Amino acid sequence: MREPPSVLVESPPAVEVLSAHKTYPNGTVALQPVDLAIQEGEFITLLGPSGCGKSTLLKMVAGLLEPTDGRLLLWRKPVAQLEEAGKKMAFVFQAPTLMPWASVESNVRLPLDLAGVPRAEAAPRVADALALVGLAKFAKALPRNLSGGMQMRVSIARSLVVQPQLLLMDEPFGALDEITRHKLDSDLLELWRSKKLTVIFVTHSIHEAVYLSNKVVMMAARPGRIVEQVTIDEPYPRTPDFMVTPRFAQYAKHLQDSLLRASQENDEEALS
Ligand SMILES: Nc1ncnc2c1ncn2[C@@H]1O[C@H](COP(=O)(O)OP(=O)(O)OP(=O)(O)O)[C@@H](O)[C@H]1O
Repeated sequence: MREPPSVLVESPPAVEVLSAHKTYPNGTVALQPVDLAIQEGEFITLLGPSGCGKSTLLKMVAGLLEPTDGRLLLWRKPVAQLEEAGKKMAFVFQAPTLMPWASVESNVRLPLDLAGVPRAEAAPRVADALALVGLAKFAKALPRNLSGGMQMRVSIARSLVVQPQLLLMDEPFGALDEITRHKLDSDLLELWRSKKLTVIFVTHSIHEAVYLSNKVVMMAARPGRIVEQVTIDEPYPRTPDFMVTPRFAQYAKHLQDSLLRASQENDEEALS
């Protein structure tokens, strides 16, 4: 019998981590087997004490690190076959890592230059990416003439220029002052919504995690593992006003207790 036409085929998860674990060649067990599914369009934050494997997990999703065992799938394909699924990913690191001698627009164009995209085709994409991060007027500037927050915007524009569906961000705003960080957090949420991105975001900040995410994945160290997943059941768009609500405080308290437990286990195991 044929299926009734009303049955909807669910879209596959954007990211699946299937019993993936990582032991570095020196024997450090950075991650015990991790299972995690991220749906398309989610904003997920990885939170946890230093050394719990957040960066390791993110780099495995990016295909920058091989798991010791287990699998990682993006739209049901191995990471290396992502483009066959018609998808792209981009990685934003903590430091903006810009070429100091090159203009802002040349920095943003770099991934397109590396992919051999002709200049005429690249130019409007670079302009669009700069406009998205509010730097249209700074295309000709050199990085050293920009503030730290603006340099990070250039780095984000450079990731957006490839038109990714998946954005991986490893503590991108960790080195910025609080006001700049709040502004970039708000702008990132707007980008995420308007571009329908799937985002995995690493942070040490409980407040940033609650403000941004659909779901916070809490990790613990020695060895690194996932200990809790907390859904932040709060509608978007979120404004900074959310941060002064009792609900925000409840989420932050819950995560703070969880982080404390994760860190104490850490310390106890380090002492034993
Ligand atoms: N290349 C490497 N070789 C050996 N051990 C490593 C390597 N990279 C990371 N580690 C170790 O693996 C564990 C997890 O590191 P990772 O950087 O993933 O943690 P993290 O949660 O991102 O830490 P942080 O919050 O401090 O950035 C740590 O004990 C770290 O010292």
